Amino acid sequence: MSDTLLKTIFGRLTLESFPIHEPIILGTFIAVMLGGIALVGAITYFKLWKWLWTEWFTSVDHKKVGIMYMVLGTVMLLRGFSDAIMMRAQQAMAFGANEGYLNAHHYDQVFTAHGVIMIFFVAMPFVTGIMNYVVPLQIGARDVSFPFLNNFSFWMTAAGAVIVMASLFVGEFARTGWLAMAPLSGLDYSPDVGVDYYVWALQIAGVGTLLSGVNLIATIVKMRAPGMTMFKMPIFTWSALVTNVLIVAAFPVLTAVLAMLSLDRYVGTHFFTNTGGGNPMMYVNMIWIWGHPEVYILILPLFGVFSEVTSTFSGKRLFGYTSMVYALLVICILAYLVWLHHFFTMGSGASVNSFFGITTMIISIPTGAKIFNWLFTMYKGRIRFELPMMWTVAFMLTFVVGGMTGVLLAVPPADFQLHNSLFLVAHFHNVIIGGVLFGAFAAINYWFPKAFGFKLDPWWGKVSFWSWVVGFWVAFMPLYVLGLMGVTRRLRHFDDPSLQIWFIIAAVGAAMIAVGIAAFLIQIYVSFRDRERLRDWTGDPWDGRSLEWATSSPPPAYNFAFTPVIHDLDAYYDMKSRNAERPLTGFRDIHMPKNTGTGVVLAGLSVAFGLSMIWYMWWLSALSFAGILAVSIFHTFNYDRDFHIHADEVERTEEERTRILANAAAGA
Ligand code: HEA
Ligand code: HEM
Ligand SMILES: [Cu+2]
Repeated sequence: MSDTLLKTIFGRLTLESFPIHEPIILGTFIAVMLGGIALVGAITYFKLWKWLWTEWFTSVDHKKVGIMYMVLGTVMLLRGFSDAIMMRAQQAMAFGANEGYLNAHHYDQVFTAHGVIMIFFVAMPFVTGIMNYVVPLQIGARDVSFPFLNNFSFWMTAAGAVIVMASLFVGEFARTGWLAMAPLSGLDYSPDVGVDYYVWALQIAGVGTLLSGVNLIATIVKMRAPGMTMFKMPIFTWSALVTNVLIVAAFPVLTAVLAMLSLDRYVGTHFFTNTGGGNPMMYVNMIWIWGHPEVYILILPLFGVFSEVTSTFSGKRLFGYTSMVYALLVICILAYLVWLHHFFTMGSGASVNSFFGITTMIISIPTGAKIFNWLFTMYKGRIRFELPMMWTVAFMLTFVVGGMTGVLLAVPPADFQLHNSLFLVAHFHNVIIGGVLFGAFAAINYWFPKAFGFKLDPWWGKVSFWSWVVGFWVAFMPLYVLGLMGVTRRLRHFDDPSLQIWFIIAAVGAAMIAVGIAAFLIQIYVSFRDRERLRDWTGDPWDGRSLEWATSSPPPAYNFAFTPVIHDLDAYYDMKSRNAERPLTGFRDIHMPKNTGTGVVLAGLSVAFGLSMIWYMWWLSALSFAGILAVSIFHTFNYDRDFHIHADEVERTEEERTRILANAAAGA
C-alpha cells in the first residue's frame, strides 16, 4: 500500500504508536488484555451478556444508572491509584545518582493521567452516581425527569474514560498537568497526540456531566412529592440541587475553553498564543473559572451525605437545617468569586489579589457553620458508630485540617511561597481524600443496603476504614513538611538526600491506602457472598429519617406504589412516629419509561469520533459524526418509549413486601 493511502486511512497512527519497546506499558497491556479476555470469557461462559445488556447497560432506571456510575468510579479508582503508587515509588527512590524507573516523558504523563482520572472519572462518577441513586427516592419520585438522557449521560462519561484508557496503550497521554495549561498544551510544545486525548476525553465526558446536571435540576424542581416545599426538601437533595446548578453554570466554560484549545491545535487559530494576537492568560482564567467551582461540585454532595449520616446516626433532627441550606447557597455563589486564588503569582497586582484572597477566606464561614452544625447534631445524641458515621467523623477531623491549609494558601503573600509546592498538593489531597472520598465511602456504606437489600460487611469495612484514614495521614503529612521546605510539585528526581526520608514515609502511607482499597473490594465481595447473614428485610436498616427508607430494599422499579404526601422535613421519621399505614389497596397502573440501547450506541460512536479526531483519521471522524446525527434523529422517531406496570403486578409486589415486613417484625 502506498504511504499516502496508509496516511489517509490511519492518519498519524503507525506501528510506532504502540508501546512495543516499553516493557512496563507492554506488561500492563498484556495484563489488562488477559484480564479483559478472562472477564469477557467469564461473562460469556455464565451467559450474562443478555442480562447485562437488558438489565443494566440499556437501563433508564435512575437506580441502575446510579450504580453503574459507582462501578465506573471504582474501576477508575484502581487505575488512578496505580498511577499514584507509581509516582510514590519513583519519588521515594529517585535521589542523587538513582534516576528511578520512570523517565521524564513517562512521569509527566503519569501525574497528568492521575489528576485527570481521579477528578473526572473517579470523583465525578462517585458524586453523580450517589445523586442519581438517592435524589429521586428522597423526593418521592418514580425516576429522574429525563430517564433516557440519564442513561446517555452515563455512557458519555464512560466513553471519556475509555478514551483516556486507550491512551495508555495507543500513543500517549498529555504531559501538561491535569489542566493542560496553554501555551504548553498548544501544538508548538505538545505536538503529539497526548493533549488531543485529553481534549476529546473531557469534551465527550463533559456532555454527559452537563446533561446529567440539567436532568437533576429539572428532577428536583419539578418532581418533588406533594407537600415537599423547598424547605422540606432533605438536605442531601438540597446539596444535589446546588451542585447541579454549579455544574450547569461551570461546565460550559470548560467546553468553551477546550473548544478554543482544539481550534488552536486543529485549524491554527491563536486564542492562547501571543504570536498571532492571542493571550495565554485567557486560558488560565477560563480553566479556573470552571476549575474552582469544580472542586465545590465535588465536595458539596458529600456535605449533604454527612448531614444525612450525622442526623440518622445521632438519632436527631439535623441541627440548623435552614442555616445549612443557606450555607450551601453562599458557598455556591462564592465558588464563582475566587478562581483567581489559583494564580496570585501571575501578576494581577495587589488589589485584585486582595479581593480574591478575601472572598476565598470568607468561604470558611459557611463551611465552618456546617462543621459546627454537624457537631451540634451529634451533641447529646445517641450516636451509633457504624461505618457511615465513622467515615463522617474521620472526615470532620481530616477535612478541617485541609480547609485550614487552604485558608493559608488564600493569603497572597504566603501563596507566593507555597504556590505549586508540595504544600499545595497536600492541601488538595487533604480536602479531596478527607472530604470527597471519605464521603463517598460514607455514602456507599450508608445506601448500599438500600440498593441491594443487605448491609456491607462491617469487619472488612473497618479494615478499609483504618487503612485509608491512617494511610492518608502518613501519605500526605510529609508533603506539608516538604512543601514548607520549598519542594515544588511535579518533580521526578531530587538531589538533596535529606529529603528522601519524607518521600519514603509518604510511600509507606500510599501502601497503607492500597490495603484500604483492597479491603474495600474484599468488603464488597464478602458482603455479596454472605448476603443472607447481612440481610435487611425492613428496608430501613439504620432507622432512617428521609423518604428513601420508606420503600423496600432494593426498591421496586417504580420506587413508590403511591406518591407519598409530605408533612414534615424528616418525612419518613414523621410517618413512623404517626404510625402511618402503608396503603394496601387501590393500586393503579404505573407509567414507566422503556429501556433503550441508543445511549450505548451514541457513546460508542462518540468514542470512534474522539479517537479518529485524535489520530487524524478524517474519514472516520466524518462517518462517526454522521452516525451520531443519524442515530440521534432516528431516536426521535422512536415512539415506543414507555409501558405500564399493571395494577395487579404492583399489588403482588406490595403484598409480597407486606408479608416480608410481617415476617421481619415477627422475627425481631
Ligand atoms: C474538594 C476539593 C477542594 C476543596 C473543598 C477546597 C477548599 C478550599 N481551598 Fe483548595 N484546592 C483544591 C481543592 C479543594 N480546595 C485543588 C484541587 C487545588 C489545586 C489545584 C492545582 O493547582 O492543581 C486547590 C488549590 C487551592 C488554592 C491555590 C493555591 C495555589 O495554587 O497556590 C487555594 C488558595 O487560596 C485554595 C484555598 C482553599 C480554601 C480557602 C478552601 C475552603 O473551602 C476551605 C474551607 C474550610 C475550612 C476553613 C475548614 C472548616 C472551617 C472551620 C472549622 C471554621 C473556622 C475556620 C476559620 C475561620 C479559618 N485551594
Ligand atoms: C489515593 C491516594 C492518592 C495518592 C497516594 C496520590 C498521590 C499523588 C501524587 C504523588 C501526586 C503528584 C504530586 C506532585 O506533583 O509531585 C498527585 C497529584 C494529583 N492528585 Fe493525587 N493521590 C491520591 C488520590 C487522589 C485523589 C482521590 C484525587 C482526586 C479526586 C487526586 C487528585 C490529584 C490531582 C488533581 C493531582 C495533580 C496532578 C497534576 O499535577 O497535574 N489524587 N497525587
Ligand atoms: Cu480554588
